[in-house]
Amino acid sequence: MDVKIVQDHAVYFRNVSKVYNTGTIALNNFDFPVEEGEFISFLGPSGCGKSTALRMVAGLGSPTTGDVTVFGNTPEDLIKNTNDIAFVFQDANLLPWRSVLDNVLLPLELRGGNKKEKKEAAVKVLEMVGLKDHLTSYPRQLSGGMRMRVSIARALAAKPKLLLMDEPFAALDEITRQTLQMELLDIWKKEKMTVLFVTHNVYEAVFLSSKIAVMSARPGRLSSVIDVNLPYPRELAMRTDPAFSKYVDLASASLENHEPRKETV
Ligand SMILES: Nc1ncnc2c1ncn2[C@@H]1O[C@H](COP(=O)(O)OP(=O)(O)OP(=O)(O)O)[C@@H](O)[C@H]1O
Repeated sequence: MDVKIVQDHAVYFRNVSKVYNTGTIALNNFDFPVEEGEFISFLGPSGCGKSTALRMVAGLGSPTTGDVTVFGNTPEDLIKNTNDIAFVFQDANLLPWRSVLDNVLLPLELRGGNKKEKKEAAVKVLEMVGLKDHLTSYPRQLSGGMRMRVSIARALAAKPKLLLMDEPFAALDEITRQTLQMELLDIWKKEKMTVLFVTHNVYEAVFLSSKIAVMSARPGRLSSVIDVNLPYPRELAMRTDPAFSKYVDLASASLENHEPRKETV
């Protein structure tokens, strides 16, 4: 099957509702377009359907009503036929018996093609995440932050156009988290990807995102959309800037607010 870019939206949630067979309404009328090149955070309390929404974009579960498209195609078609979508989870999910390089090569091996080129691509992304001196290390020899870097490198190796990240830094200490946030923004800009990023953390959402989709729980729906008009590249010092604090206040207030609206500062 030919997969074509048939519209400019990277992702489109159209009136999506998801009811699990337990009767839980995880998402209710979730309507949200994502333009190409954006860095979007899904911010909301536990259980508001953030992961459910993200998983649908990866073709892991489908809406009960409504639909989700990725570059105008169904997620299933893109996953089956292209390397356009990559997923990073909270847990690095590395294979313990494979070296760092072999873990990153794994998704490339599943696609066939030229071995030498694949190895070059894997080494290149490992360099990008600062692990070129650890190609032959095994996951047990790495810190939590390094394992997450491998996981990100593995996702980037096939040059995805859309990177899905489900609380990737939640288990890391604050310093490592901040370093990886900076590195992620660098990679996002360099590779011109679209990123959908799930987080509970208001500071993380404001620091990273061009736009924040604030969600409310029971049933999960879009509460507000915040355009974060802070310039890139974003430096750590920006966190003490009054403009940054304003967005943090706005996002925190939106978490309490259940009326759908468009927010500006
Ligand atoms: N496979 C499933 N079967 C039944 N219910 C589910 C399933 N997956 C999620 N749920 C329920 O759907 C709701 C939304 O879950 P989801 O994991 O999408 O929320 P979340 O916002 O990502 O939460 P968290 O921040 O805690 O990870 C929750 O009430 C959850 O218990």
